[in-house]
Amino acid sequence: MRDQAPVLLRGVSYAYGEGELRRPVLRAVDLTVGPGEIVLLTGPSGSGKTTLLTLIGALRAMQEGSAAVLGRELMGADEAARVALRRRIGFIFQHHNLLGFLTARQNVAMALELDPALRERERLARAGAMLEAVGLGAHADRVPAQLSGGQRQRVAVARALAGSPGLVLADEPTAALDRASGGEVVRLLRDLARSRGVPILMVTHDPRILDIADRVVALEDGRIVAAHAGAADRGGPPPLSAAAARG
Ligand SMILES: Nc1ncnc2c1ncn2[C@@H]1O[C@H](COP(=O)(O)OP(=O)(O)OP(=O)(O)O)[C@@H](O)[C@H]1O
Repeated sequence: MRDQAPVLLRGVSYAYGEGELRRPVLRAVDLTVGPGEIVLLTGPSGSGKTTLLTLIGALRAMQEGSAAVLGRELMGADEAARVALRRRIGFIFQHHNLLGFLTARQNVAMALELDPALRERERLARAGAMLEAVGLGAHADRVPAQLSGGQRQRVAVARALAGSPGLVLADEPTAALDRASGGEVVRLLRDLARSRGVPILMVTHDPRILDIADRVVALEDGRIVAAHAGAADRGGPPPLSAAAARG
């Protein structure tokens, strides 16, 4: 079972800078995300959450430890291997990162451009179906400026899932949204991912969304200090005292 985990990190350390300026930000992190599991990563500002997410997403090179993501070892992987892995991951960022001159449908269809078997018409049709799934079928031909913040983030969810990724990585997807639309976006993401069996690792500061998780992992000063079952498992809010960290 562990061998099949979409994310399996052991002893991952990372530092920015060199020589006297070297500053460790991750220290011997162990983390597992199981098949279909939804894991939230929390912790104070500067604790290393985004750095960890970008390592797992193959957006930066590993320095120490081992990270198997979707069955690929990232330690020592070259840029070509990292690019290939990134194509199998759906990313959602704090700011939607949609292209302003493309419609919602075209933005989502871009995620399918890497599939050579799909013709343009089919890509646009699939993108339209994905936008229906996030409740934006009627807005598919609008450009991002004609959508609300929550709607743009729903387009980002559709784009992240359109390419049938093996893993979704989300970095503070609700940070720019008000309470109602933030909750709506993450619940939609959770439901779509669950129905497809896609695991999610999400960085969040937002205590209002902890209840969507199977597990909540807390990072402090580059170390995992606590992990506990999320409310999705237990039907209640997370406990006040955290249980021992589970890798
Ligand atoms: N490219 C970089 N070069 C040098 N230092 C960096 C770089 N990126 C991040 N850092 C530093 O590394 C530490 C961890 O940053 P990181 O963004 O991973 O933390 P975080 O937990 O995601 O914080 P936040 O919640 O504020 O986004 C911070 O002290 C940050 O200033």
